[in-house]
Amino acid sequence: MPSDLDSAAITVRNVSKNYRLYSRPTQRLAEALFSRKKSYREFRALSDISFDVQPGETLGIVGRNGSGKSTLLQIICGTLQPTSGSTTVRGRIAALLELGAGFNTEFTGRENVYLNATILGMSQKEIDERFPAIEAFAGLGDFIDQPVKSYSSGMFVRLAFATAIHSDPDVLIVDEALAVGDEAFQRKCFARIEHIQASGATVLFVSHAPSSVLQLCSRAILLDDGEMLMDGEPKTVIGQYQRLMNASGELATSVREEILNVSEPSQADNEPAPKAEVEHAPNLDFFDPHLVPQSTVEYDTEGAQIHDMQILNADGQRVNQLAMGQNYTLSYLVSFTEPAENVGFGMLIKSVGGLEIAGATTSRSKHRLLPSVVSGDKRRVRFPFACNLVPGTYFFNGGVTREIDGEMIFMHRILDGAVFKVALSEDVYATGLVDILTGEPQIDNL
Ligand SMILES: Nc1ncnc2c1ncn2[C@@H]1O[C@H](COP(=O)(O)OP(=O)(O)OP(=O)(O)O)[C@@H](O)[C@H]1O
Repeated sequence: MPSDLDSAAITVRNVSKNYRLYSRPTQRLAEALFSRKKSYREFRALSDISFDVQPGETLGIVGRNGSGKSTLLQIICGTLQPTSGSTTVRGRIAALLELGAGFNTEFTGRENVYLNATILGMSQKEIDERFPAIEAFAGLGDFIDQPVKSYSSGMFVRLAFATAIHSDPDVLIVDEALAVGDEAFQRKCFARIEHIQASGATVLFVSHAPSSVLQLCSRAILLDDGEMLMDGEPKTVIGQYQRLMNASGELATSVREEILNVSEPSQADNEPAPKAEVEHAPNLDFFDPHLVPQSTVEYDTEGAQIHDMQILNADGQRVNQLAMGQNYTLSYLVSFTEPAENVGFGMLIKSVGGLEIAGATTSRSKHRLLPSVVSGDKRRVRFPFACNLVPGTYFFNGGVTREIDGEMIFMHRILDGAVFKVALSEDVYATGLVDILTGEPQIDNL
């Protein structure tokens, strides 16, 4: 720990934050003026949070609304004092936390870039050099010389982002909720954040979007009710975050407890694999019994349970070492414990990084839905697929949905329920994740 502390880009030590909640605003004033006796109650927004972020790491912070993410970021940036505990940040920090912080609405866009970039620690010369890039990135055209008060909130965000991400920070802190620009602008921001990462900077990234965290972060923490429930690999943390988001009331409390008790690797990994009702013997040449998912997350059941997820080859044998170009079937069993109508089934293949590569669902169109099931029903679901994936490791998700009042509701979901590897073969040309070639590349002598 001490050596990490010496080298860490960000340290957060036992940080707690209490807010004072007054039942009437005038009470705050009365207390300040006349030092009346305490007329507020304390609300704990953060409870004893500790973690380090190493240089070059990108840490994602996820959590439900009100879980304490913004409070934590503001404390790390130094714009808010913790009630107890401490934080340190090494190097130049650029933070995008609050719209308009560091901007003067009477000034033009150009003047604000200079003002804001100075606050971010850039010298006049640096700003002069980078202004054309900032201006081009923000893409405001002639508006750059108009007062910022005439900007739409989207224009404002573009300028603030453009300035911050051109400041070559050692530590970049971004609240993605502010990235309200259009999709093209968001892609540009991501590309720039990736560039900042590649330059070795440390990035702290708050997001509600699992895909952004999976795409950008090397590690993630899950906050809930001011407590840090988890610190680990993004895919595992996001899985638990989504589970928490899908739970409500008492269920959320028990999910929360479970998450707190789960240490990585997840409990599911230590439990024996669910017993398969195997008519499918494994093909031991292409089945490695040690290849089991380390990151399985099971959602709570809402009337159905998925088990026995497996991959079968064309002969119906169970495999987990797949060959490129061959056909396989993903198969799982669903046991229903409640009657349900308009039931759909789905699957999704994800990369190790959590990227969603391909999926299929029967719930897209009404005629493919199972009209009704009763408690005690079982269904075996099969998705035939072609393995057009490049060599690597992949995971399967499975999901069962029902329709209630015209709305599709999950009855059960398993994330990373099965893992498989696509073997390396010598004649592979494909790069990326999916092999799209229909033949060998041709190189003609002209
Ligand atoms: N100035 C304040 N005074 C009192 N309570 C506050 C104050 N700021 C935040 N809180 C409370 O502290 C808790 C954490 O708020 P915070 O804004 O950090 O959460 P968040 O995770 O960023 O939420 P969101 O995702 O909705 O932005 C919330 O319950 C919020 O109501």
